[in-house]
Amino acid sequence: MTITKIDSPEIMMSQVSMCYKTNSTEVLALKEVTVNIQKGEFVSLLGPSGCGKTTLLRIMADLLQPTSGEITISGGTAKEARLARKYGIVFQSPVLYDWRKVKKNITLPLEMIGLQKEEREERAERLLELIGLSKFKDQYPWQLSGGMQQRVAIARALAIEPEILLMDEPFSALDEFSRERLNEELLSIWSKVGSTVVFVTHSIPEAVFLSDRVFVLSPHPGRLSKVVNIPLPRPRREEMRNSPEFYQLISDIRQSFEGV
Ligand SMILES: Nc1ncnc2c1ncn2[C@@H]1O[C@H](COP(=O)(O)OP(=O)(O)OP(=O)(O)O)[C@@H](O)[C@H]1O
Repeated sequence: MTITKIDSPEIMMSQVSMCYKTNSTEVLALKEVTVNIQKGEFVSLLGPSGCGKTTLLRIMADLLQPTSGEITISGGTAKEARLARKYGIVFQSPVLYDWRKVKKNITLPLEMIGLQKEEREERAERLLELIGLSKFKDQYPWQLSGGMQQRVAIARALAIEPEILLMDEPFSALDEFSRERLNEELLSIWSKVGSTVVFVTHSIPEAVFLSDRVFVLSPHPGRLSKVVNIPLPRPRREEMRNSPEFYQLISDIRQSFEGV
């Protein structure tokens, strides 16, 4: 008898709903969203403004409790995953400490977990190399461009070697050139660290270029309307953006928004 081992997904969300309540209003931000994400997968949450992407990401990160539904991370609760430091989180604008030099920003979470200085330095140097900013390690964040700051924020999120990297529109404030270059850099980093990545965006080309699967959300209330597989080969290079397959996937996804 052959036994086929099927790994259970690293992130499982079942029938998750989120209703924000204030004194006078209720906003149903997510309605019965079910997603399964495999270990090492790169997925994007794609949808128009207000469809609940950030809400979903924050629930995954245990920064927000859903009104109903279940969430399991590596077989345990999201809280257990957070306490076990399984998450690295990158926000829309890089949250860096202006009074600490670049390298010191990256070593900060390592100080917090009590890692020895030698190990901290070694990891930071490795990450600086990975993000191509070794030469800037003794600069302050405010001396860097927006794109460089976001690379530092990514390195800092990766410093604790997270199993899961959650990224909330990390490149949306950047110009098109920097954004496309950072897309490629992010894939190169991901291929080396192997974390599971959940990436929030409202750019269809960005989601297609980066992902193994794109989770399309529709608004009011936020629902998972479609899951699109992206069978483009890896490694993905800039030239791929001009391929007919790339355009076809963009067009397929765009059609799923029509009438929303
Ligand atoms: N703290 C809150 N209190 C009340 N309503 C909220 C709160 N946070 C989000 N919402 C509402 O929930 C819905 C989903 O918001 P969310 O920020 O998750 O969407 P999003 O898809 O990430 O949007 P964007 O792309 O603009 O960042 C929106 O209607 C928003 O107004």
